[in-house]
Amino acid sequence: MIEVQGQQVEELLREAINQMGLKQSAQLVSITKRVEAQDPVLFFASAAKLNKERCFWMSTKDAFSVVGVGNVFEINANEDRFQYIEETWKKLIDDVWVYNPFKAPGTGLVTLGGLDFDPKKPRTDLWNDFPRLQFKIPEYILTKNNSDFYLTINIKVCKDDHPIQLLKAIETVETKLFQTAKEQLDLPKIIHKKMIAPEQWKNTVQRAKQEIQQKQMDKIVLAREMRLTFSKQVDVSQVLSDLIDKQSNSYIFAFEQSDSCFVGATPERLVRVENKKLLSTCLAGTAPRGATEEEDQRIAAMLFQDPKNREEHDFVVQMIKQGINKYCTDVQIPDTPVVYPLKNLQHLYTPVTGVLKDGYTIFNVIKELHPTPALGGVPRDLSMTFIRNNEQLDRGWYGAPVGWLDSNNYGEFAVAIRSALIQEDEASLFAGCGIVKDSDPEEEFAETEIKFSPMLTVLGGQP
Ligand SMILES: C=C(O[C@@H]1C=C(C(=O)O)C=C[C@H]1O)C(=O)O
Ligand SMILES: [Mg+2]
Repeated sequence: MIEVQGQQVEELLREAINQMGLKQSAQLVSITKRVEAQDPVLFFASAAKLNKERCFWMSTKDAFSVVGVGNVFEINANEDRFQYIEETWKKLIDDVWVYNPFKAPGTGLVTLGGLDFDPKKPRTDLWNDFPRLQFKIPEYILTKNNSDFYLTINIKVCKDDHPIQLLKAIETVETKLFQTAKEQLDLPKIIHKKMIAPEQWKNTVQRAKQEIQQKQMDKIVLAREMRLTFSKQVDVSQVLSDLIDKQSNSYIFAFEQSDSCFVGATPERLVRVENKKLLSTCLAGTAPRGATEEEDQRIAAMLFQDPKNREEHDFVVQMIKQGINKYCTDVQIPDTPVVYPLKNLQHLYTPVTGVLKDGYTIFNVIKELHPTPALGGVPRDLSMTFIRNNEQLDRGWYGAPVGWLDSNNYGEFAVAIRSALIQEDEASLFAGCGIVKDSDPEEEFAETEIKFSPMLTVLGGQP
């Protein structure tokens, strides 16, 4: 096992500074070392004391987490967002001084972030704290990969910096981050719960359905908002801990910006890249879980055979198939979906695999796929225009890709659904569903009700 001790970090810093020569501007240095096992949520919670913004990513299925603390570099963009981030990221990789002998996924130079669902939709005040696209390179990153734990330190150094002093400052922060005492916090109490314009939403569903029946479009995804007020400030660490306990088969994420935090537990992978290997997921079509195993299986069988849900799902499969084929060889997509059970509901699910063609990156695939008909519609442009003009909601980062990537060609992005924007003692929860020709506004409304429950439960709204 390669160990990196304090003394070695000092040596590495010295080496990096020496290599700067006469360079006047600061040099970004990234050092990764193995560390003792540490609970990612505890690491996230400890970081609150440092007054640094945090981000959190966990794939519960893979026993994989990345927790970021602080911000040593950030990429913000409005126009040409995918091209800009790709170019900036490439340049950064070339400029940074990296020591990472492990090259494990999510170690070394890693960036985490997200973006607006629709860059053309006018913003309201709700998402004021969030840029339309933001990717951060945290100062400290804890990576958990099964039973291996790594800490990456990203630091800007100047030619006059002293390695011993830099190391001291790093060690002070590390001591705070690796605390062990876990505080059990109470769930917040909801003192006010408001559905935003439910009747108006059902009317919009009706209008969407008419457009679809008049053959203007095939599918339009419509979302709505629930607004909560709590008796006290919500503790995001506790929310994450409860989501991990309750939502298996999900990506648990949190992105903190000033006094806001966008948190969720989404089952929907958009794309994952491991070197050249690519995975994507088609997830659409929904039913509740049954109270007994028998009822559950009956509902699953109905979902599997239901033409309306199969149609909703198939639009996603067709579009992802077409998109992935442009950038991958060896694309494999099963002909029929499977039923994918989650705690509160079940979905139709089709996995997609392929091999990235030379010259393409995860950014090409994200740009191609977002928004899939699981969150936008078919055809894309018309459905996006309909959503932009009719939905009474500022989606912000809801429904858009959130995730991470590293300089070793690993990365994963999920679609930010089953999520909430928490702002101190308030929160907005988001839920949407795919409208097709056979949709019924009341049934779709009921479907969104269940989709609120993963977040509502951990915010004290349901048993
Ligand atoms: C839009 C959401 O979920 C999407 C819509 C689904 C549907 O309508 O059946 C299922 C999964 C997701 O693709 C959401 O949860 O907010
Ligand atoms: Mg649906």
